Amino acid sequence: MAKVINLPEEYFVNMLGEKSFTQAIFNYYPQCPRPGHVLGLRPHTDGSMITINFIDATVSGLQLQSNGVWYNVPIIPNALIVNIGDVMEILSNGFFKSLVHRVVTNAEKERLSLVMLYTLEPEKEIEPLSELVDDERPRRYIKIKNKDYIAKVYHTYANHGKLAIDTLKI
Ligand SMILES: O=C(O)CCC(=O)C(=O)O
Ligand SMILES: [Fe+2]
Repeated sequence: MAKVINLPEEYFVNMLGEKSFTQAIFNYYPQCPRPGHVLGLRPHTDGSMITINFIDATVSGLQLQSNGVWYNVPIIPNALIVNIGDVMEILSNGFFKSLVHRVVTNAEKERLSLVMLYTLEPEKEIEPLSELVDDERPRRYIKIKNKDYIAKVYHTYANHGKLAIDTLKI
């Protein structure tokens, strides 16, 4: 990904450093008698830099939004899904976009996913990389401390707010 935006190949890996913050989340979605009315997870973007998702091999449910349309993520046994998170969108000054996704429920089957959220150190400031800001591409996001951003993401989700990343846009 770094190479795509003319940065050294190891740029983001080095940036993660030793004190980077990784969360492992198991999501369990029980059977739901009214899947048309109940979502497993409401539409959101991840507050991570990058997310690796190991989805259930037997039950689908994850959907991605593109141009207002929801698409099912197909099940490919043992494949890992790599999602771009908000921090990558901010660092890349909007070159990479974090994707809106949600999880629908299923009337017959329960579902599991294991999600790894990789991000920077909690105390680190996140802002567009200076290498990617110039007169042609002015800075598009304000600066925020990573731990404050993570708190914002959970707060906006819990309160049905708009996407946290939208509140940083200039
Ligand atoms: O269950 C899934 O496949 C997606 C979970 C998810 O989007 C998340 O934990 O942020
Ligand atoms: Fe997610």
